Amino acid sequence: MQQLTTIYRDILESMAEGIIFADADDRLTFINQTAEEIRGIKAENFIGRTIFSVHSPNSAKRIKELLQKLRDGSIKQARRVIEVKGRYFENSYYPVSSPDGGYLGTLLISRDVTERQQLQHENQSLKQRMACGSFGGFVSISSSMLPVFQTIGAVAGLESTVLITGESGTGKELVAAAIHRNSARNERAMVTVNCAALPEHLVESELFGYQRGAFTGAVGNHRGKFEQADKSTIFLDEVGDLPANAQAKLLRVLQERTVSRLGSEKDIRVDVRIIAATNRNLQQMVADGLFREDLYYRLNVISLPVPPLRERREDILPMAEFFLKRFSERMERPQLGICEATRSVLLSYDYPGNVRELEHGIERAVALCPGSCISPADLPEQFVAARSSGGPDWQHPLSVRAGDQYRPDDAAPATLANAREESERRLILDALVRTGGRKAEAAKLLNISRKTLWEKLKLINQT
Ligand SMILES: Nc1ncnc2c1ncn2[C@@H]1O[C@H](COP(=O)(O)OP(=O)(O)OP(=O)(O)O)[C@@H](O)[C@H]1O
Repeated sequence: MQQLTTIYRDILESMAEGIIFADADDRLTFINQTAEEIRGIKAENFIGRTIFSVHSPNSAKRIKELLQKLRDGSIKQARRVIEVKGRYFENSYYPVSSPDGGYLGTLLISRDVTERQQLQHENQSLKQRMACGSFGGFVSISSSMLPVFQTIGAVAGLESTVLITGESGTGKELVAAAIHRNSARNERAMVTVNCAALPEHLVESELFGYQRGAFTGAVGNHRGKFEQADKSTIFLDEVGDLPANAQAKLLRVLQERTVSRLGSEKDIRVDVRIIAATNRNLQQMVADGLFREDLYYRLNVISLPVPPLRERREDILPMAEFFLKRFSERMERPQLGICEATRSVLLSYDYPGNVRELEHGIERAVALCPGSCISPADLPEQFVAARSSGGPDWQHPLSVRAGDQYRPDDAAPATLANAREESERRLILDALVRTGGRKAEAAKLLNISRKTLWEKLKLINQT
């Protein structure tokens, strides 16, 4: 028996968790090494004293009440997180009983949960920043954007080259601006170059500059974008559109951090952080021999993919509201609302042009809307057309396409029957949206049978 007790002691001693045991009189009978380290105490000085002596006077009263509840069985266990010298510990209290149910004491286990706690804080603050749209002008509540925000936070302070990928209009330039704004280079403005918009014969002179007389018309010296971005960030948008000779020159800048102007042999040192973006598949372009492989690897040090809007539909309505406010203000209109039917149209469109398309759509609607609430008729034609032609799609979490085709009277039902029907339809759609299209769950939510839901859906699909 004695041997067994010694083994248990050794086990408890060697545990990475802090273990403290207080007997039925609240006296400490065991404190392991980890608990000593966590609390900065020596066990020998505390054994025999009450458990309250290892707590601050402020928490002693609370612990006393807690132990009483564990003793009388009104709670089965208790858990709380405490901070000790910048680290977080989760303290769990468990009552220990004898086989006949008598109270033997309380076991206190302390686990180091600092990493978990930090991640939770980080996640919470990111979510808050995202939810209130204050992450550098970003609006997003979608969890698929979390990795984007996390990467922005993680790479902003570095000097590494970043390659932002994603379809056109997803917000790549906004991402680049957020990285720059959060970097040590933010005192100088980021220099943006749209590589696709530069005529081929001007790419090199624009990027690297020219010396007087370098070509006909070069009447003075010209600093290129790289020189202009010295001590700052250069954003190479649509980098996949760079012609081959400019790709070779860009590679040289990345390797040597120097540029030479057209018509000059002199190397000029530049201290530039490079962020590039593309909506092209650069890897495929490399495979097709259209983009230099060595340049691709130099650019793709940290890759940051931005998801298309259709893959983060939760963002559609918050963004629509954001743009609505922005354009109402700009056009000096009283704040407009979004009609219910318009919300459904907005949610069911696929946005091949991503956020930019939504933004322009709302801008147009604000300009054209005759009333106080944007109706589907104010939206670009393709938004509504896609909806009318689309078949039922209950499977998509936020698609409310099926049967909810736009009718001009959606916003203002003319009769009581219409109103009842409309509001029933909205409730059903809402339930399907909430349950990700799962009919059984939707029926439960609506407190109707699955059969009734089926029948109502059939009717909706016929309208
Ligand atoms: N999360 C967002 N919140 C608010 N506005 C956004 C968001 N994402 C994009 N936008 C807006 O959408 C428009 C398009 O964004 P941006 O120009 O950054 O896209 P892009 O991916 O760089 O497009 P392209 O590939 O065509 O250059 C901009 O007006 C931008 O302000």
